[in-house]
Amino acid sequence: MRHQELGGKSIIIRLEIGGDRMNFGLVANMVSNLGGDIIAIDTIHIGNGISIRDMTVNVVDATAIRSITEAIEKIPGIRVVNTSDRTFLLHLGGKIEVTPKVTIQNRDDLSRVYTPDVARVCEAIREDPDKAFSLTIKRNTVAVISDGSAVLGLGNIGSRAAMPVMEGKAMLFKQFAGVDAFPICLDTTDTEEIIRTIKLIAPAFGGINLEDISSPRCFEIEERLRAELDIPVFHDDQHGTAVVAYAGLINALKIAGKAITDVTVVVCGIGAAGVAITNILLSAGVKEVIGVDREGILVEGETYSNPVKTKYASYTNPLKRSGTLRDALQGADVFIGVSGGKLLNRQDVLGMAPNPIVFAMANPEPEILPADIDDIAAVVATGRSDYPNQINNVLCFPGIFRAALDCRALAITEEMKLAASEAIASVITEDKLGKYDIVPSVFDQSVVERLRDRVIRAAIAGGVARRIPKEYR
Ligand SMILES: NC(=O)c1ccc[n+]([C@@H]2O[C@H](COP(=O)([O-])OP(=O)(O)OC[C@H]3O[C@@H](n4cnc5c(N)ncnc54)[C@H](O)[C@@H]3O)[C@@H](O)[C@H]2O)c1
Ligand SMILES: O=C(O)C[C@H](O)C(=O)O
Ligand SMILES: [Mg+2]
Repeated sequence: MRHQELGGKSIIIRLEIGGDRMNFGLVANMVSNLGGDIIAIDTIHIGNGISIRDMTVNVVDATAIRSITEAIEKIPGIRVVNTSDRTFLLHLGGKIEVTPKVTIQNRDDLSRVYTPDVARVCEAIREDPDKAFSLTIKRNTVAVISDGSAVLGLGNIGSRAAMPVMEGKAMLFKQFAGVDAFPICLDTTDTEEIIRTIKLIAPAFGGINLEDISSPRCFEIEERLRAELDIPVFHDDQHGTAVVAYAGLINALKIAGKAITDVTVVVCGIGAAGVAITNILLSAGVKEVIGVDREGILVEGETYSNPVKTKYASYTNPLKRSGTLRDALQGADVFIGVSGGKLLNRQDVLGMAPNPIVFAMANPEPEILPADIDDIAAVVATGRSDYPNQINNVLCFPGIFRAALDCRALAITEEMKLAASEAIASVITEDKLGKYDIVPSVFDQSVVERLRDRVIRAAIAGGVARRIPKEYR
């Protein structure tokens, strides 16, 4: 198994090698014995009896980095100059930048993009505010906004620490769907402050992608902003995740040979993602969804400290089952985890119905590793890019916003989300479908194309499109 698949990382070790040539065979053996894999050696400098070389090594975990560097230093004639983690190198100075579309070559250009001529454009927008869509970045720009309170599965790590994820989302928006996205991390977790701030900055944007805001505040924030703004507001951890999970389930059920109306689904982690996944599955025809959180199975009649869970219990778990996660899984067909790492074990899955489907979607560490249950599950999926079947909201948010921006949608509706799931699932045709191929790769360009098409059609049919793109007129 590749080390990357074990959640490993890649490091570059810069070596100064003196005297005779280094015995690479010896070093490679030693690195391999200590849990590393040399994937490249680059010569940086040779001269004066020494050479400087960068050795790129894949390692299983951080402890391997230490043992490898210590062992190398013990080899006579070799000195470790420094060690750099390639992931950190990639983040130096941030991952995105703003680039002008035209170059200002002379004073004439200057007076057009800036004063005095820009004033005429401002006046035009003052007279007709809708012109902001054609004459400013609003047409193609989405704000990716977090308060840093539920970042991946890392919890409340704060607004500064959340930035790398939001920058990453902005990269994905651009690369996969040509959407310009701007990462914004707010230094508050106060619901009213967040709502007010987003309303105040909304004029610049054609859409708001809320990200990694913890439950239950995320529900009120999204609901209020949807009511008060005339651009789509979409909490990605709720709806992006739900759209992709449902898309994955459509295809996983074909492998397991089960019908959506017959299956019992256990959703673990009744937060932002868990509530939205449940809602989309219920509207898609699932009859029995059992929710499990820290308190165990959520049952109607109980009052939970989090009112979202009390409400959730009132419309799920129709047979009023109670107990632990393992109890919930007895005889269940599908497990969907959007909770935390490593809380499921093989024994739990063995108790499920034949041909179980397991979506362990917590990030960065899934509820269970695919290798632990691959032999007993019909389908296993995670949220990560280093395993097969990546059920991650990245399959949805670029394309759904591409569609919403292109038809200037007032909102992203339930019908648009269902259309998005069907579009994603439809990319996997019968000949492509397999245990390890239930959802398309994020690099499959037809995902965004299909999503755009199906979602624009749903927006037009639902009356939320303010602009009908040429090809739909
Ligand atoms: N794959 C994806 O596309 C995707 C998308 C969104 C979220 N996620 C992941 O799902 C998880 C939840 O995200 P969220 O935005 O819904 O967060 P959230 O904070 O809104 O909800 C998490 C819920 O999980 C529950 N939980 C945590 N540990 C638990 C445990 N040991 N047992 C039972 N319940 C537990 C919490 O009580 C909470 O209700 C995170 O790990 C996140 O990275 C993955
Ligand atoms: O960021 C991701 O990889 C998916 C999701 O938005 C999450 O919060 O885990
Ligand atoms: Mg997220």
